[in-house]
Amino acid sequence: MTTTPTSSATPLLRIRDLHAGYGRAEVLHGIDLQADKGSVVTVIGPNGAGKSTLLNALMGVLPAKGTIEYMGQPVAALSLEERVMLGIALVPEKRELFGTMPVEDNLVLGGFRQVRLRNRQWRDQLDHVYTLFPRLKERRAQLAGTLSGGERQMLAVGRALMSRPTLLMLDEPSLGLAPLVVQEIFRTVDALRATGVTILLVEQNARAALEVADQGYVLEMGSVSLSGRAEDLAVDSRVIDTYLGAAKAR
Ligand SMILES: Nc1ncnc2c1ncn2[C@@H]1O[C@H](COP(=O)(O)OP(=O)(O)OP(=O)(O)O)[C@@H](O)[C@H]1O
Repeated sequence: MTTTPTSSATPLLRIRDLHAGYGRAEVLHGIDLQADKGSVVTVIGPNGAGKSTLLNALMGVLPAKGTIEYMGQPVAALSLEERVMLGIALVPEKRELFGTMPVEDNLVLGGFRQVRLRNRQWRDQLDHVYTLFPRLKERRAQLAGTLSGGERQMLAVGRALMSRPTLLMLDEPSLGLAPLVVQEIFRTVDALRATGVTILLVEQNARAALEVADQGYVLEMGSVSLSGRAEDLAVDSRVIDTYLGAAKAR
């Protein structure tokens, strides 16, 4: 019996020469990126580098040029809804919850893919989300708009998980959160990888992101300036000087 080397397995996501922007202003100038199945891939970089633009282009909410292959199939021409149906989910930086609706209703709305598939497993998925985030279960009847920052982030991630994504894209999940809550969010990322979900994690908290990730990309001014194994990037002098130095000194 022969085994297929990991390097020749089809990656879950393969991006080649991706260009995207707003009107005539190009923000991404030809991005190449790959995410293997069941891995955590992080994209770090300064403000305005184009990290959110990259996730929005992959989700299909922003027009883009280039190749996006998901499970070996081209998806660049697909709509946002078609991408969701294929198992791609995005937790946007602004979290975008329904503030006047209870926690549980926000979660159930996230399961629309299951409903479309006439899949009754959404109740199991709700239980799965409550197991990951017991705090959400405790607060299932509370209005989303009254949650703390950390609880909102948990709800945003939980809602995305309701669609049982294969590829989960997180845009700055640690933004504005206290260190202990950040740790909890990153522990969740680790736990999700263990369940086989592939995660594309955009972060300004480079230290925490490189600790949890398998692979990393440094995005600067719309181009990938460095990429490699996260553990190698974490000891790269350019990454330390630019993205880890301040945190190291703390
Ligand atoms: N809707 C928009 N219209 C026009 N320009 C935009 C829009 N959204 C973002 N930009 C610009 O695109 C560039 C990249 O922004 P983007 O939000 O992708 O960066 P980022 O790396 O995610 O930054 P941050 O870490 O600050 O969130 C910035 O110059 C930004 O001003």
